[in-house]
Amino acid sequence: MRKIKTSEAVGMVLCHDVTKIVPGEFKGPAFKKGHVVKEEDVPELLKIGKENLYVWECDKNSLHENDAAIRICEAAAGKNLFLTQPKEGRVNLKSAQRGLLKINVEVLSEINAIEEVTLATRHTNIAVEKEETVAGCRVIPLIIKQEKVEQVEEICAQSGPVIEIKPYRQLKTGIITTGNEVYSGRITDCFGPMVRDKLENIGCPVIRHDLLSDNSAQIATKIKEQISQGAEMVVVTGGMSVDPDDATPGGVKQTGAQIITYGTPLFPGAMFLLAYLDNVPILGLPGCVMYHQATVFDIILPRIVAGETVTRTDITRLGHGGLCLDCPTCRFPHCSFGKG
Ligand SMILES: Nc1nc2c(c(=O)[nH]1)N[C@H]1C(S)=C(S)[C@@H](COP(=O)(O)OP(=O)(O)OC[C@H]3O[C@@H](n4cnc5c(N)ncnc54)[C@H](O)[C@@H]3O)O[C@H]1N2
Ligand code: MOO
Repeated sequence: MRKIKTSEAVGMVLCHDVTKIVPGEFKGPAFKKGHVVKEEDVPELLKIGKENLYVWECDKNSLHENDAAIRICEAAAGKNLFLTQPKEGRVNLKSAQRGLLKINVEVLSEINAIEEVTLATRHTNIAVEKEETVAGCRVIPLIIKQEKVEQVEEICAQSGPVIEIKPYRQLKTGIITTGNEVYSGRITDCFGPMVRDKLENIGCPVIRHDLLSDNSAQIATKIKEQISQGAEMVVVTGGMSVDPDDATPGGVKQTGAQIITYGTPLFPGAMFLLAYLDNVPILGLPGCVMYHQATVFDIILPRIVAGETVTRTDITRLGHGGLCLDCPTCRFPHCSFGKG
């Protein structure tokens, strides 16, 4: 900290608030600690009676908190993000388009292990809309050693993007609704329209929607038929649990698809099945997906549509945070459900 003439302070950083008082009108900081003095501030400061100021010695080895936060965000950000203007030393990263938020959690911890650096994000693998805030960064002191920011930049240069948004693909999708009660017309299909809405909302056109009875062989044939007709993803609804009429898992198996999982540590969604047939994802959706607002489908679908190949390990990790509390007013995605 050093004393400097106000007339010579342009570009310098204030290390205290400068208070202005106009009787009956205003009392408060006209300039805040950390403010970088601009040419036009000089007459204003002189009017408040400040001919001298205390400023930080900002040498070539130091950075102002605003510049540090900008550089850290720029280093950590991958595709489809933009930075906000610094506010009280904090810079946010926002999504430039909707998609799947990916965070390299290990590298994020490495960055936060550097003292005086803080970078906070939302959970990895969540679906975000355009212009949502996904991360925030600030350094702790007003002036930080440049080498700390360079350390962050080095880590990011080696690791690749720490934060990015993977855009969604427009996967042509086939829906197969199973259930004797629906096929026979005994009840109206509620599952198909609900799945169609979610698919269309994420940008996947539904190219086929077939109704079938609970018959594994027919389900297998229909899945293969939809794929041969151009389906890049197949979603089969119902018949996923333990009743004698539950034929969907057997039907998917009969196609010869590789079963990634039948059973997922997410409630609602435990009876979910995921398989791949020649890279085409096949999703078996249990009845709960039709009933609850947020389920396994909302967790897995964005990942598949963003081009991820979901593995058994991805599935088993979902247990942590996999329990939905079924709140009277659902706040998903702003809750812990599916953030494993
Ligand atoms: N003893 C056990 N019972 C259940 C288990 C279990 O492990 N042991 N699992 C439960 C879980 S978890 C789920 S989820 C449900 C439902 O699973 P399913 O996928 O087998 O559902 P369905 O039997 O096909 O149907 C249940 C219910 O939903 C109605 N439904 C189904 N599809 C449609 C449709 N397209 N439109 C309208 N309504 C539909 C159906 O008529 C039934 O009422 O199983 C638990 N039970
Ligand atoms: O697949 Mo079921 O949720 O757990 O209702």
